[in-house]
Amino acid sequence: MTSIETPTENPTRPAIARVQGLKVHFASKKGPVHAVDGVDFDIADGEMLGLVGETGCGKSVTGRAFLGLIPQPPARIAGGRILFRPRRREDTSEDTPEFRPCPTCKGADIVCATCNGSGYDTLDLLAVKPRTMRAIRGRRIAMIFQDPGKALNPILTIGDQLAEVFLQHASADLLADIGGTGDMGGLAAGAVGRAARQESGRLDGILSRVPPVRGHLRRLRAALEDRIAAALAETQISNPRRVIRSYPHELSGGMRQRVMIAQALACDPDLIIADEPTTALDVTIQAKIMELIKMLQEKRKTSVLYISHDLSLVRRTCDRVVVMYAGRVAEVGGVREVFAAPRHPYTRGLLDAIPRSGETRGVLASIPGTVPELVSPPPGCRFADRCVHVMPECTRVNPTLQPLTPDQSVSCFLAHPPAPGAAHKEPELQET
Ligand SMILES: Nc1ncnc2c1ncn2[C@@H]1O[C@H](COP(=O)(O)OP(=O)(O)OP(=O)(O)O)[C@@H](O)[C@H]1O
Repeated sequence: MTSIETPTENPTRPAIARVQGLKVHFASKKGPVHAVDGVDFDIADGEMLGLVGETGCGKSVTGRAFLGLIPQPPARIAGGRILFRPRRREDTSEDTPEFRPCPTCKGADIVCATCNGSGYDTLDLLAVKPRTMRAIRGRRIAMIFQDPGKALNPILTIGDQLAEVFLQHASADLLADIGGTGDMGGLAAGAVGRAARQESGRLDGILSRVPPVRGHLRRLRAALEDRIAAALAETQISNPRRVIRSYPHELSGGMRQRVMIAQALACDPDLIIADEPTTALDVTIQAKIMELIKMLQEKRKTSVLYISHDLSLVRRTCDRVVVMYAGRVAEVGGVREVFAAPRHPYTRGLLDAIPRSGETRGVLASIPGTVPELVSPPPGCRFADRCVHVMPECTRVNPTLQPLTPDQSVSCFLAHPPAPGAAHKEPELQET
């Protein structure tokens, strides 16, 4: 992935994921809704990338596309790729054979320029088989949802829910914890992972399907509880052993979100998609949860795609930011650069809308006008009818994302005047 130069990449770090020309359309009575319409950006290895924009501009749909969580129908992936390269791991027993080795170094070279030493070939998350996606979800890419109340299963204890993740994706580590080798090691680990994926239920049910581990149930249960308690303790939950036996409704919103974070981090994923992870929480808790995510992200060097309305939190926590408008990328760049000198009028409008002195919150306020109808989006720049700098060509020609500096790219003719005589260059939209 490093060999492809794009205007959206982090100039200082290799990409772990690359969204290329992503288009997601939703069927509606009026016609296809072009919710995401040619989105490009990179997520660098170990960075926290903010994804911001007004409501309905396609942030969540973009984030969910990474994990195949878009309902098809009504949605249709109308184009594009999401390239992802898993990181190198010592223990690959739970990976699928479809994680192919790097074509250049065959997985052997930790300084290989093709794979950046990851040892793996690149996968297109939009094209992988369901089995591969199951191996990726939770283990390689995890998601933290907006509302932990909805994302956690109300009839399972917190311990059972976290157990499922460890059993599905880290059974080899668990068996190693109790000294498992031979059949108790690799073979059983695979069987436990498979049983956990099929049963998606309680520990006893899962383990009773795996003969080699039946006799070790008590030790395995203890090892599992130790791992779960450690994962909860890492999110600064007090009294993790008590929380293990609790049901979601017995916990506060902030504690439930900490549980979700523990669940997301359980298998040390390469990438976390955090979709408005603090929106459902009290303002006082929001900053603490973001500080926790940031602290854990830095400690583990995990990449995070942080989807948010809250520009203040993005400024405080992210390395770079992608600004989306009406299904497209308006601007991408280092947080410092974009916040100090926004180059797209939409980004400027968002930043101007942040409350100033004396107010600490930065939730998006209003820009005059509304986001255009995405059933039949206007040709040219989608922000044109709200833009105070609009020029005739803006309503005819779609400005593509172009680099301004190594740290900042923008899709606006103010920054990149169109070539003289540029024709109507709306990129082809495939009908749904
Ligand atoms: N299940 C669905 N069925 C039909 N249309 C949908 C569906 N989910 C999303 N959309 C469409 O996709 C557009 C983008 O939605 P998305 O949730 O990605 O926006 P967003 O930027 O994340 O907004 P918010 O910040 O409010 O979460 C919406 O305006 C909506 O038209």
